[in-house]
Amino acid sequence: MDRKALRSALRDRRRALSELQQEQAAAGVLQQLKQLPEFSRSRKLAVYLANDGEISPECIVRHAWAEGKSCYLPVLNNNDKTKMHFQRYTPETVLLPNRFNIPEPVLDLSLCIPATELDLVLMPLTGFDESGGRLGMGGGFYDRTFAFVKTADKPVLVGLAHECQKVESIPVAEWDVLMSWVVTGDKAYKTSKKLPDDKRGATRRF
Ligand SMILES: Nc1nc2c(c(=O)[nH]1)N(C=O)[C@@H](CNc1ccc(C(=O)N[C@@H](CCC(=O)O)C(=O)O)cc1)CN2
Ligand SMILES: Nc1ncnc2c1ncn2[C@@H]1O[C@H](COP(=O)(O)OP(=O)(O)OP(=O)(O)O)[C@@H](O)[C@H]1O
Repeated sequence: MDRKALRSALRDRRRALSELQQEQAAAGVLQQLKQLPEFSRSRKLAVYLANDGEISPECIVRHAWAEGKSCYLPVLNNNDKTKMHFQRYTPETVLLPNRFNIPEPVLDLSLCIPATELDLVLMPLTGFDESGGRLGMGGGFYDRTFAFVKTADKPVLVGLAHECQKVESIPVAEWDVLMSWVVTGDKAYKTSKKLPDDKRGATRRF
């Protein structure tokens, strides 16, 4: 299956979850995340506001605030439409829908930090595999914004997902940034962050 067909099938799966399944998964993901030293150590955390059946980081945000961590939300960059800003998120933050109808903070550059200063990034996804392969919404925003992570030791990239979003293998594109962890309501997957040899070089067409 190509990326587009896979994305569409996985989005349908995500949207089919009941409210109760969503709540249980969101609570489980916080329990799993609390076990990760990378999360406990993090002071500056990128989060997102759930959309289209994505697992919600809301309880993680409340926990992080209570622990004195700083949370940041993605804001689409209107000058460089391929990248995102990360702006401080507090209970007072004023949110407005962006062009995809996802609420985001009204841009205030004085509240934004460079992506290189984040300790940990919670990434939404439509699909994942145990090697750290990620399929997003198709905008390439996370891939472009965090392309530098391939040669940096920070931030740690952690995908949040429903168990039903796991697939055997995501067709990896050359620009894909691999995640170090994928956390679901049931389990934290430490990914191998390495492409199997048979996938190398076979990626350009996606
Ligand atoms: N919660 C959340 N926030 C996020 C992302 C995300 O995936 N999830 N993004 C991660 O990149 C960025 C937004 N990227 C997105 C890319 C495409 C669509 C989307 O719904 N596309 C529609 C077409 C909409 C249109 O063209 O107007 C679609 O595919 O049906 C949504 C968000 C920033 N914020
Ligand atoms: N680092 C990059 N440099 C150049 N182009 C890129 C880069 N990353 C992604 N792209 C472009 O973005 C498009 C969408 O990429 P892809 O399908 O991997 O998005 P995604 O990972 O599903 O979305 P997102 O990261 O927003 O959640 C690709 O067609 C590709 O052309």
